[in-house]
Amino acid sequence: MGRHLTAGARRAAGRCDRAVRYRLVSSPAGQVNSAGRVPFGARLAAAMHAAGPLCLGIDPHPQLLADWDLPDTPVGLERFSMTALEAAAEGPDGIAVAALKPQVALFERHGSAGLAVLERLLRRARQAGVLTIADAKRGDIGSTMAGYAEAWLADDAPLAADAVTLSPYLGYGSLAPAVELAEATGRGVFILALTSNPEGASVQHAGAAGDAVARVITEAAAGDNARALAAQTDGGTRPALGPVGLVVGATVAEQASRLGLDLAGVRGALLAPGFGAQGASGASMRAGFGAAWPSVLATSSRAILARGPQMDGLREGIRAAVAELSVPAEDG
Ligand SMILES: O=C(O)c1cc(=O)[nH]c(=O)n1[C@@H]1O[C@H](COP(=O)(O)O)[C@@H](O)[C@H]1O
Repeated sequence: MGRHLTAGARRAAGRCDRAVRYRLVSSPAGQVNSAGRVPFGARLAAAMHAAGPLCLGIDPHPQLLADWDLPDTPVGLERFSMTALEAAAEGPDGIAVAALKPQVALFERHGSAGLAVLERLLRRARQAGVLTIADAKRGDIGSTMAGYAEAWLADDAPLAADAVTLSPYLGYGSLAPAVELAEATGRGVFILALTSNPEGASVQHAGAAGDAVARVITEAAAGDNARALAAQTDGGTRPALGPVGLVVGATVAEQASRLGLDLAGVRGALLAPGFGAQGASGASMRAGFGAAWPSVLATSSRAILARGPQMDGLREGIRAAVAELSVPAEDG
């Protein structure tokens, strides 16, 4: 951990003018957390600055494997995953996405051999300088939550990623072991707040008037980020994003203000699934997220992966998605 962007990403950062577009002008250089680590928020902000606010989801669905003419086996899974990584990490302009998000269940369904592929994918992404978000959606009582935290966020864990997705159904406070380990190791978490699926509303909108579950989660994340950011030294640049991000579906972002969610006030990244295959567009996301748009990391899986297996098709899918998300700030 604590690594800096690769030469490719630095070149991309020098070339593009996205600093103006996203107002997330932030270099990891000089920023450290209370444990002396470069914090995840600073690393993600730098990656979004360099490549644009796109996360490529690696979702090896059986149908996609078949469409790529690959077997639904660990061998097919490995080929699929490494091809997606190559498209994201080694574009003509260097690293082409801000992060990769492998969907853990689609590796787990292949058992231990699938998890071994995931380990290799996470390790190779780290070597290539690409941030990873393990989409595991974990959540448990505190004592065993520590086990999940160590599985995904400890330095020496075989499945260590830069961040992991978490489910707060057992209560926001039950996730504390993961929040604390993420902060200590310069990693991050993304906690489900408003999910992109229609069924999410029955839980996330529930609560006393003006006190929806999603609002409770959002305010708790804002509190953790305020504390973490206050403990960071910023090396002369303003710390941008704390270690606690939220998952806010691209398809439901406009519901946030109706529920009283202050997404911009979270001071954490907003992972927004639903861009592409679930129907959200760059324009609908900009409108839905409003003032919180500079913190949004849009994630897309099937819409881009369907362009494979040819490298040109995948890279063109990534390029088009980044272009759709990249408009001047005055239009955003
Ligand atoms: O946490 C997630 O990543 C997630 C949360 C959510 O609210 N909605 C959602 O679709 N996701 C994930 O985001 C990805 C969306 O994939 P596509 O619809 O193919 O782009 C899948 O891996 C989902 O599991």
